Amino acid sequence: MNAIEVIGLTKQIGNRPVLCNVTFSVPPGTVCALIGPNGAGKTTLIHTLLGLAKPTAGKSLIFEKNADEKSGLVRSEVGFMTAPAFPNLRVKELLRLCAALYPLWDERLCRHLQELFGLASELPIRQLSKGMKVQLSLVIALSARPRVLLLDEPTSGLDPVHRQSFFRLIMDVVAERETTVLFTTHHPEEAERMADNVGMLLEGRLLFHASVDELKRTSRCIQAVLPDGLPKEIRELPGVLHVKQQGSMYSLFIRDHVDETTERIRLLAPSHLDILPASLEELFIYTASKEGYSFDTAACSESAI
Ligand SMILES: Nc1ncnc2c1ncn2[C@@H]1O[C@H](COP(=O)(O)OP(=O)(O)OP(=O)(O)O)[C@@H](O)[C@H]1O
Repeated sequence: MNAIEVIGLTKQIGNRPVLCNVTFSVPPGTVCALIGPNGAGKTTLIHTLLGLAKPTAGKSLIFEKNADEKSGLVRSEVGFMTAPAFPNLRVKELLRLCAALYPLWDERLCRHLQELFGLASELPIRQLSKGMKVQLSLVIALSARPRVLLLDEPTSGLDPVHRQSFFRLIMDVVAERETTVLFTTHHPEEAERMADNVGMLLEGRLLFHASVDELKRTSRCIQAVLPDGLPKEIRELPGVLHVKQQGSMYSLFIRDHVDETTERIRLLAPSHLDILPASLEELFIYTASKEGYSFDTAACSESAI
Protein backbone atom coordinates (compact mmCIF):
# COMPACT_ATOMS: atom_id res chain seq x y z
CA MET A 1 0.00 0.00 0.00
CA ASN A 2 1.31 3.44 -0.87
CA ALA A 3 1.38 6.08 1.86
CA ILE A 4 0.25 8.74 -0.60
CA GLU A 5 -1.64 8.16 -3.82
CA VAL A 6 -2.57 11.01 -6.13
CA ILE A 7 -4.76 9.86 -9.02
CA GLY A 8 -5.77 12.08 -11.95
CA LEU A 9 -5.97 15.03 -9.59
CA THR A 10 -7.50 18.04 -11.28
CA LYS A 11 -8.34 21.35 -9.71
CA GLN A 12 -9.96 24.24 -11.52
CA ILE A 13 -10.39 27.62 -9.85
CA GLY A 14 -12.84 29.64 -11.92
CA ASN A 15 -11.76 28.96 -15.50
CA ARG A 16 -8.20 28.43 -14.48
CA PRO A 17 -6.67 24.93 -14.36
CA VAL A 18 -4.49 24.87 -11.25
CA LEU A 19 -3.81 21.11 -11.24
CA CYS A 20 -4.18 19.06 -14.43
CA ASN A 21 -4.58 15.31 -14.15
CA VAL A 22 -1.70 14.83 -11.71
CA THR A 23 -0.86 11.21 -10.86
CA PHE A 24 1.93 9.88 -8.65
CA SER A 25 2.45 7.84 -5.51
CA VAL A 26 4.76 7.88 -2.51
CA PRO A 27 5.71 4.57 -0.86
CA PRO A 28 5.73 4.42 2.95
CA GLY A 29 8.94 5.51 4.66
CA THR A 30 10.21 7.50 1.70
CA VAL A 31 10.73 11.20 1.06
CA CYS A 32 9.19 12.84 -1.99
CA ALA A 33 9.98 16.39 -3.08
CA LEU A 34 7.70 18.41 -5.29
CA ILE A 35 9.60 21.13 -7.09
CA GLY A 36 8.10 23.85 -9.20
CA PRO A 37 8.26 27.59 -9.73
CA ASN A 38 5.83 30.06 -8.15
CA GLY A 39 2.22 29.31 -8.96
CA ALA A 40 2.95 25.74 -10.14
CA GLY A 41 0.22 24.25 -7.93
CA LYS A 42 2.35 22.79 -5.11
CA THR A 43 0.38 24.31 -2.23
CA THR A 44 -2.93 23.44 -3.87
CA LEU A 45 -1.82 19.81 -4.11
CA ILE A 46 -0.85 19.72 -0.42
CA HIS A 47 -4.18 21.36 0.47
CA THR A 48 -6.05 18.70 -1.49
CA LEU A 49 -4.22 15.96 0.37
CA LEU A 50 -5.17 17.61 3.63
CA GLY A 51 -8.78 17.97 2.56
CA LEU A 52 -8.54 21.78 2.66
CA ALA A 53 -9.23 22.03 -1.10
CA LYS A 54 -11.75 19.90 -2.98
CA PRO A 55 -10.56 18.46 -6.32
CA THR A 56 -12.55 19.15 -9.48
CA ALA A 57 -11.72 15.60 -10.60
CA GLY A 58 -9.53 12.73 -9.48
CA LYS A 59 -8.54 11.99 -5.92
CA SER A 60 -5.73 12.08 -3.40
CA LEU A 61 -5.42 9.34 -0.80
CA ILE A 62 -3.38 8.81 2.33
CA PHE A 63 -3.10 5.14 3.22
CA GLU A 64 -6.01 4.56 0.85
CA LYS A 65 -8.26 7.05 2.64
CA ASN A 66 -9.62 10.37 1.43
CA ALA A 67 -8.84 13.35 3.62
CA ASP A 68 -12.52 14.25 3.91
CA GLU A 69 -13.61 10.80 5.11
CA LYS A 70 -15.72 11.05 8.22
CA SER A 71 -13.47 8.75 10.25
CA GLY A 72 -10.95 11.58 10.67
CA LEU A 73 -8.31 8.85 10.39
CA VAL A 74 -6.40 10.68 7.70
CA ARG A 75 -6.11 13.91 9.62
CA SER A 76 -4.98 12.12 12.75
CA GLU A 77 -2.17 10.44 10.83
CA VAL A 78 -0.96 13.47 8.92
CA GLY A 79 1.33 16.17 10.22
CA PHE A 80 1.69 19.49 8.47
CA MET A 81 3.19 22.85 9.20
CA THR A 82 0.92 25.76 9.73
CA ALA A 83 1.59 29.24 11.10
CA PRO A 84 1.35 29.02 14.91
CA ALA A 85 -2.06 30.20 16.10
CA PHE A 86 -2.75 32.07 19.36
CA PRO A 87 -0.19 34.92 19.13
CA ASN A 88 -0.68 35.85 22.78
CA LEU A 89 0.31 32.43 24.11
CA ARG A 90 3.89 31.78 25.12
CA VAL A 91 5.83 29.10 23.22
CA LYS A 92 5.59 26.70 26.17
CA GLU A 93 1.82 27.28 26.47
CA LEU A 94 1.21 26.47 22.81
CA LEU A 95 3.38 23.35 23.08
CA ARG A 96 1.45 22.26 26.18
CA LEU A 97 -1.79 22.71 24.25
CA CYS A 98 -0.46 20.64 21.35
CA ALA A 99 0.75 17.92 23.74
CA ALA A 100 -2.84 17.57 24.98
CA LEU A 101 -4.28 17.61 21.44
CA TYR A 102 -2.04 15.06 19.71
CA PRO A 103 -2.39 11.47 20.97
CA LEU A 104 1.12 10.41 19.90
CA TRP A 105 2.84 13.59 21.11
CA ASP A 106 6.52 12.95 21.89
CA GLU A 107 7.55 15.27 24.73
CA ARG A 108 11.19 14.16 24.68
CA LEU A 109 11.46 14.91 20.98
CA CYS A 110 9.68 18.23 21.48
CA ARG A 111 12.23 19.34 24.11
CA HIS A 112 15.12 18.14 21.97
CA LEU A 113 13.86 20.11 18.95
CA GLN A 114 13.17 23.19 21.01
CA GLU A 115 16.73 23.06 22.30
CA LEU A 116 18.12 22.41 18.83
CA PHE A 117 16.42 25.52 17.46
CA GLY A 118 17.07 27.52 20.62
CA LEU A 119 13.38 28.42 20.89
CA ALA A 120 12.81 30.24 24.17
CA SER A 121 9.83 28.80 26.08
CA GLU A 122 8.83 32.09 27.67
CA LEU A 123 8.55 34.15 24.46
CA PRO A 124 5.04 35.10 23.36
CA ILE A 125 4.37 33.82 19.85
CA ARG A 126 3.72 37.32 18.52
CA GLN A 127 7.32 38.23 19.37
CA LEU A 128 8.84 35.39 17.31
CA SER A 129 10.63 36.23 14.06
CA LYS A 130 9.36 34.69 10.81
CA GLY A 131 12.10 32.02 10.93
CA MET A 132 11.33 31.23 14.59
CA LYS A 133 7.66 30.72 13.72
CA VAL A 134 8.73 28.25 11.03
CA GLN A 135 10.86 26.47 13.61
CA LEU A 136 7.98 26.31 16.08
CA SER A 137 5.67 24.91 13.37
CA LEU A 138 8.27 22.26 12.63
CA VAL A 139 8.66 21.35 16.29
CA ILE A 140 4.89 20.85 16.50
CA ALA A 141 4.62 18.91 13.22
CA LEU A 142 7.45 16.53 14.16
CA SER A 143 6.57 16.07 17.85
CA ALA A 144 3.04 14.98 16.88
CA ARG A 145 4.73 11.86 15.41
CA PRO A 146 2.49 11.50 12.37
CA ARG A 147 2.86 8.63 9.88
CA VAL A 148 2.82 11.12 7.02
CA LEU A 149 4.35 14.60 7.02
CA LEU A 150 3.20 17.13 4.43
CA LEU A 151 5.50 20.13 4.44
CA ASP A 152 4.90 23.17 2.25
CA GLU A 153 8.20 24.96 1.69
CA PRO A 154 9.45 23.94 5.14
CA THR A 155 12.83 25.67 4.86
CA SER A 156 11.55 29.03 3.70
CA GLY A 157 12.52 31.55 6.38
CA LEU A 158 15.21 29.34 7.91
CA ASP A 159 18.83 30.50 7.94
CA PRO A 160 21.50 28.14 6.48
CA VAL A 161 22.43 26.66 9.88
CA HIS A 162 18.83 25.85 10.77
CA ARG A 163 18.25 24.53 7.26
CA GLN A 164 21.02 21.99 7.92
CA SER A 165 19.41 21.05 11.24
CA PHE A 166 16.10 20.65 9.46
CA PHE A 167 17.60 18.29 6.85
CA ARG A 168 19.17 16.14 9.57
CA LEU A 169 15.93 16.07 11.53
CA ILE A 170 13.87 14.87 8.61
CA MET A 171 16.43 12.16 7.84
CA ASP A 172 16.33 11.01 11.49
CA VAL A 173 12.54 11.02 11.65
CA VAL A 174 12.24 9.01 8.44
CA ALA A 175 14.88 6.51 9.52
CA GLU A 176 13.56 6.05 13.07
CA ARG A 177 9.83 5.87 12.48
CA GLU A 178 9.41 5.04 8.80
CA THR A 179 7.61 8.35 8.42
CA THR A 180 6.60 9.29 4.88
CA VAL A 181 7.43 12.85 3.90
CA LEU A 182 6.11 14.94 1.03
CA PHE A 183 7.62 18.41 0.87
CA THR A 184 7.50 21.24 -1.61
CA THR A 185 10.44 23.42 -2.51
CA HIS A 186 11.73 25.91 -5.06
CA HIS A 187 15.24 24.58 -4.58
CA PRO A 188 16.26 21.56 -6.68
CA GLU A 189 19.37 21.06 -4.52
CA GLU A 190 17.11 20.47 -1.49
CA ALA A 191 15.17 17.88 -3.44
CA GLU A 192 18.38 16.22 -4.63
CA ARG A 193 19.77 16.09 -1.12
CA MET A 194 16.69 15.03 0.80
CA ALA A 195 14.35 13.10 -1.42
CA ASP A 196 14.13 9.54 -2.71
CA ASN A 197 11.72 10.67 -5.43
CA VAL A 198 11.18 14.01 -7.08
CA GLY A 199 8.18 15.35 -8.98
CA MET A 200 8.24 18.52 -11.00
CA LEU A 201 5.09 20.61 -11.29
CA LEU A 202 4.75 23.36 -13.87
CA GLU A 203 1.54 25.29 -14.37
CA GLY A 204 -0.45 22.49 -12.76
CA ARG A 205 1.09 19.68 -14.81
CA LEU A 206 3.41 17.02 -13.43
CA LEU A 207 6.26 16.99 -15.94
CA PHE A 208 8.11 14.12 -14.31
CA HIS A 209 8.10 12.03 -11.17
CA ALA A 210 10.98 9.62 -10.66
CA SER A 211 13.65 8.57 -8.22
CA VAL A 212 16.62 10.90 -7.80
CA ASP A 213 18.87 8.02 -8.91
CA GLU A 214 16.90 7.50 -12.09
CA LEU A 215 16.84 11.22 -12.88
CA LYS A 216 20.60 11.37 -12.45
CA ARG A 217 21.14 8.24 -14.51
CA THR A 218 19.05 9.46 -17.42
CA SER A 219 20.29 13.08 -17.55
CA ARG A 220 23.58 14.15 -19.09
CA CYS A 221 25.38 17.16 -20.43
CA ILE A 222 27.13 16.30 -23.68
CA GLN A 223 29.92 18.69 -24.49
CA ALA A 224 31.26 18.58 -28.04
CA VAL A 225 33.57 20.72 -30.14
CA LEU A 226 32.05 20.77 -33.63
CA PRO A 227 33.94 22.97 -36.08
CA ASP A 228 31.17 22.48 -38.70
CA GLY A 229 28.39 23.38 -36.27
CA LEU A 230 25.43 21.46 -34.82
CA PRO A 231 22.77 20.46 -37.36
CA LYS A 232 19.18 21.50 -36.63
CA GLU A 233 17.95 17.90 -36.62
CA ILE A 234 20.24 17.09 -33.67
CA ARG A 235 18.90 20.06 -31.69
CA GLU A 236 15.40 18.74 -32.36
CA LEU A 237 16.02 15.16 -31.17
CA PRO A 238 13.47 14.15 -28.51
CA GLY A 239 15.95 13.93 -25.61
CA VAL A 240 17.58 17.31 -26.19
CA LEU A 241 16.21 19.79 -23.65
CA HIS A 242 18.66 22.61 -24.22
CA VAL A 243 21.69 23.58 -26.31
CA LYS A 244 24.28 26.12 -25.30
CA GLN A 245 26.94 27.37 -27.71
CA GLN A 246 30.27 29.06 -27.15
CA GLY A 247 32.07 29.32 -30.52
CA SER A 248 32.38 25.78 -31.83
CA MET A 249 31.80 24.26 -28.37
CA TYR A 250 28.25 22.92 -27.86
CA SER A 251 26.77 21.80 -24.58
CA LEU A 252 23.66 19.68 -25.01
CA PHE A 253 21.51 18.95 -22.00
CA ILE A 254 19.87 15.54 -22.48
CA ARG A 255 17.07 13.72 -20.65
CA ASP A 256 16.58 10.09 -21.71
CA HIS A 257 17.86 8.96 -25.15
CA VAL A 258 21.41 9.65 -23.93
CA ASP A 259 22.99 6.82 -25.93
CA GLU A 260 21.21 7.60 -29.21
CA THR A 261 21.98 11.31 -28.94
CA THR A 262 25.64 10.64 -28.11
CA GLU A 263 25.90 8.31 -31.10
CA ARG A 264 24.44 10.95 -33.44
CA ILE A 265 26.99 13.48 -32.17
CA ARG A 266 29.87 11.04 -32.56
CA LEU A 267 28.92 10.66 -36.23
CA LEU A 268 29.62 14.41 -36.63
CA ALA A 269 33.29 13.65 -35.78
CA PRO A 270 33.71 16.15 -32.94
CA SER A 271 37.28 17.20 -32.20
CA HIS A 272 36.44 16.83 -28.51
CA LEU A 273 33.60 14.98 -26.77
CA ASP A 274 32.73 14.77 -23.09
CA ILE A 275 29.69 13.23 -21.40
CA LEU A 276 29.17 14.79 -18.00
CA PRO A 277 26.67 14.28 -15.20
CA ALA A 278 23.93 16.87 -14.91
CA SER A 279 22.37 18.35 -11.83
CA LEU A 280 18.73 18.29 -10.84
CA GLU A 281 18.79 22.07 -11.07
CA GLU A 282 19.66 21.86 -14.77
CA LEU A 283 16.99 19.24 -15.32
CA PHE A 284 14.46 21.49 -13.60
CA ILE A 285 15.40 24.65 -15.53
CA TYR A 286 15.71 23.02 -18.95
CA THR A 287 12.60 20.87 -18.62
CA ALA A 288 10.69 24.05 -17.83
CA SER A 289 12.29 25.97 -20.68
CA LYS A 290 11.52 23.15 -23.15
CA GLU A 291 7.87 23.63 -22.07
CA GLY A 292 8.11 27.32 -22.95
CA TYR A 293 8.54 28.52 -19.35
CA SER A 294 11.31 31.04 -18.83
CA PHE A 295 13.18 31.75 -15.61
CA ASP A 296 14.93 35.05 -15.11
CA THR A 297 17.97 33.22 -13.80
CA ALA A 298 20.95 32.29 -15.95
CA ALA A 299 20.49 28.82 -17.26
CA CYS A 300 22.93 25.89 -17.04
CA SER A 301 25.28 26.08 -14.07
CA GLU A 302 28.79 26.27 -15.46
CA SER A 303 30.13 23.81 -12.90
CA ALA A 304 28.34 20.87 -14.45
CA ILE A 305 29.28 21.63 -18.06
N1 LIG B 1 -8.03 30.85 -3.85
C1 LIG B 1 -7.52 31.03 -5.07
N2 LIG B 1 -8.18 31.77 -5.99
C2 LIG B 1 -7.70 31.94 -7.24
N3 LIG B 1 -6.54 31.41 -7.67
C3 LIG B 1 -5.83 30.66 -6.80
C4 LIG B 1 -6.28 30.43 -5.46
N4 LIG B 1 -5.38 29.64 -4.84
C5 LIG B 1 -4.40 29.41 -5.76
N5 LIG B 1 -4.67 30.01 -6.92
C6 LIG B 1 -3.86 29.98 -8.13
O1 LIG B 1 -3.48 28.64 -8.34
C7 LIG B 1 -2.17 28.58 -8.86
C8 LIG B 1 -1.34 27.63 -8.02
O2 LIG B 1 -1.17 28.22 -6.73
P1 LIG B 1 -0.32 27.47 -5.60
O3 LIG B 1 -0.33 28.33 -4.40
O4 LIG B 1 -0.84 26.08 -5.46
O5 LIG B 1 1.13 27.43 -6.28
P2 LIG B 1 2.55 27.11 -5.61
O6 LIG B 1 3.25 26.19 -6.55
O7 LIG B 1 2.37 26.65 -4.21
O8 LIG B 1 3.21 28.55 -5.65
P3 LIG B 1 4.35 29.20 -4.68
O9 LIG B 1 5.60 28.45 -4.96
O10 LIG B 1 4.40 30.61 -5.17
O11 LIG B 1 3.88 29.08 -3.26
C9 LIG B 1 -1.64 30.01 -8.88
O12 LIG B 1 -1.72 30.49 -10.19
C10 LIG B 1 -2.57 30.74 -7.97
O13 LIG B 1 -2.72 32.08 -8.41
